[in-house]
Amino acid sequence: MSTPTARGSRAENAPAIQTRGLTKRFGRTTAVKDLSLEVRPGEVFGFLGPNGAGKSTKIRMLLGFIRPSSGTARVFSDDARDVRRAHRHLAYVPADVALWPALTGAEILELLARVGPGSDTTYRDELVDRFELELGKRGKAYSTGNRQKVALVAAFSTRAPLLVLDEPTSGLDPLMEREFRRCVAEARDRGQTVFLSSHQLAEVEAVCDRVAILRAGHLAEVASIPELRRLRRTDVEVSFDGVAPDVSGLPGIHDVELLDGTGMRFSLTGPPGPALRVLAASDVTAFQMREPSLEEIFLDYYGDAVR
Ligand SMILES: Nc1ncnc2c1ncn2[C@@H]1O[C@H](COP(=O)(O)OP(=O)(O)OP(=O)(O)O)[C@@H](O)[C@H]1O
Repeated sequence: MSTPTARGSRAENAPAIQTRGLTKRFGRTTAVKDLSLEVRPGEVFGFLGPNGAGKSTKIRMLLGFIRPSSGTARVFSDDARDVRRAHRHLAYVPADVALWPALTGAEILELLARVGPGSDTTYRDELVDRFELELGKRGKAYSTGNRQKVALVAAFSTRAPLLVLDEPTSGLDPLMEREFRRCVAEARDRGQTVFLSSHQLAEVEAVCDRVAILRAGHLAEVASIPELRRLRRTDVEVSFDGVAPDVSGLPGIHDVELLDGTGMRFSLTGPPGPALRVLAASDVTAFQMREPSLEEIFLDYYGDAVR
């Protein structure tokens, strides 16, 4: 089977995903509110939010499972409601993978390869080995993690330009999660776009180019991970001889804490210049800056409720 790369294959170079004013109401609940978002072709895009933020509802609209109350969702410029056209561009791994109970893993992979936009069977065989998938078992006999592996192998071996992955590693052990990250990197190298909804923040941090953070149905932020870090605080720890540098009151400096007379700690938002000038004028013996992890950034947005 031929294996065209996804890069450049969409003539018009349209956004892989584009939503404009996308809204979904369920009775009195507005699950997604006025969501406008663009995912560029070839990027790995993380979609984050606490339980009930509206992630699944957005994905269900994108896949044409439910219709928006208002607004539009497009997949490579095809309206998501036109399922026949939109699904030519995508492969999907749901959070809760259901397989045909009487078919074996091998039969399921064959079936899935035939419904998508073409599958690289050599790569698929390699992934079966890498994910240590037993293909002789029937669908009903697979564990949750193994069902997820079947769906992931099928999705990663398609040549669909867009992979929509909803919580794809919740059932995988750490070794398999590492394989998953490799697969995402390989998909990006082939020019495929990956839309990854996940609660595994370390995973999103490791693989995504940009992330959207969803709060109560609307977008709280869309940024690259370095941009998110810059928006947030950086923790600084300094050791010094003599008089403590006086950084309190400088713009962007918070939570100054003196430690045992020769050290201090503070957090910094925005440009570090003013603090560095004060430190440069003191006898600093050690200096350490620590950027927040995506988990800390996420907790800053939502508080401990998401732990
Ligand atoms: N079919 C439905 N009928 C009524 N309310 C719904 C329906 N589907 C979702 N909701 C509500 O819409 C909101 C968003 O739900 P959604 O499942 O999209 O969140 P989520 O971000 O995917 O959460 P999780 O991380 O828990 O999967 C919630 O308040 C949910 O109760």
